[in-house]
Amino acid sequence: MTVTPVDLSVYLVTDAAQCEARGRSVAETVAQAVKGGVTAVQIREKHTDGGDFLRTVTEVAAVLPEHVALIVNDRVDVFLAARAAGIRVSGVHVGQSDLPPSAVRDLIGPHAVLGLSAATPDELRAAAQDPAGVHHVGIGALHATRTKADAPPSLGHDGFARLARLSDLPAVAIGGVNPADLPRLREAGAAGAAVVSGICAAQDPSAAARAYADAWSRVPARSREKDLA
Ligand SMILES: Cc1ncc(COP(=O)(O)OP(=O)(O)O)c(N)n1
Ligand SMILES: Cc1nc(C(=O)O)sc1CCOP(=O)(O)O
Ligand SMILES: [Mg+2]
Repeated sequence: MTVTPVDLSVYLVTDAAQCEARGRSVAETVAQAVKGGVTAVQIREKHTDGGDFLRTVTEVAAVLPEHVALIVNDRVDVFLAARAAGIRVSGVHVGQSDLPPSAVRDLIGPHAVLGLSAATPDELRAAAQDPAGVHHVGIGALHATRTKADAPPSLGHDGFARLARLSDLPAVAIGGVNPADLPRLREAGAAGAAVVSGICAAQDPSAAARAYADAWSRVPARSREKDLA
């Protein structure tokens, strides 16, 4: 697999309802968050039809600088439609109940980013050994979250660190992640933190993103983190 390196350190996962509750579109929220230091964006639309999902991806792509990865949650069809329309999309994130990584890889091709959720040692092992070439794993839930009703049980920092140590792939933490969590996550070897409400529901997404980016940069990169990036 030859995937362009992706900076997952401050990884914004969008939620349209949270953005709209603050009077902003997803694209407006992303544009502000990128100014604050978001390094990767995942568009996650659990209750939107394909056309609206594609529209949101298109609007977000238009405001994203080249160096910020744009990842589509779940919907390989939306990723493919966006790419076919000439929109710069980087890849897809799927979970254990979505299309299997091998099917996704066959569809998205060798150069696209493929993220996979993994919350147990078995899932991490399978992800690393999958011939589909999983690029990174999302490990959660770090803390309880109100954003995803069916999130896995909370791991806490010790649980996350134990799983991150077992992972041969770059691992991002997700679920109730606050800026104060980032130094400890980075020390545990995380490649980054995935955040929904901490940025989408913030009054000022740029300031919120900056708080995550500053907290991340307070701790130097571990050598293993660099190896995995
Ligand atoms: C970075 C990252 N990690 C985990 C998830 C969760 O994915 P999944 O388990 O498929 O759940 P949904 O997001 O589809 O509800 C994620 N989206 N991103
Ligand atoms: C999309 C998602 N996946 C999770 C997992 O644990 O796999 S938790 C989650 C939602 C995270 O939202 P917030 O940052 O608002 O807590
Ligand atoms: Mg999913």
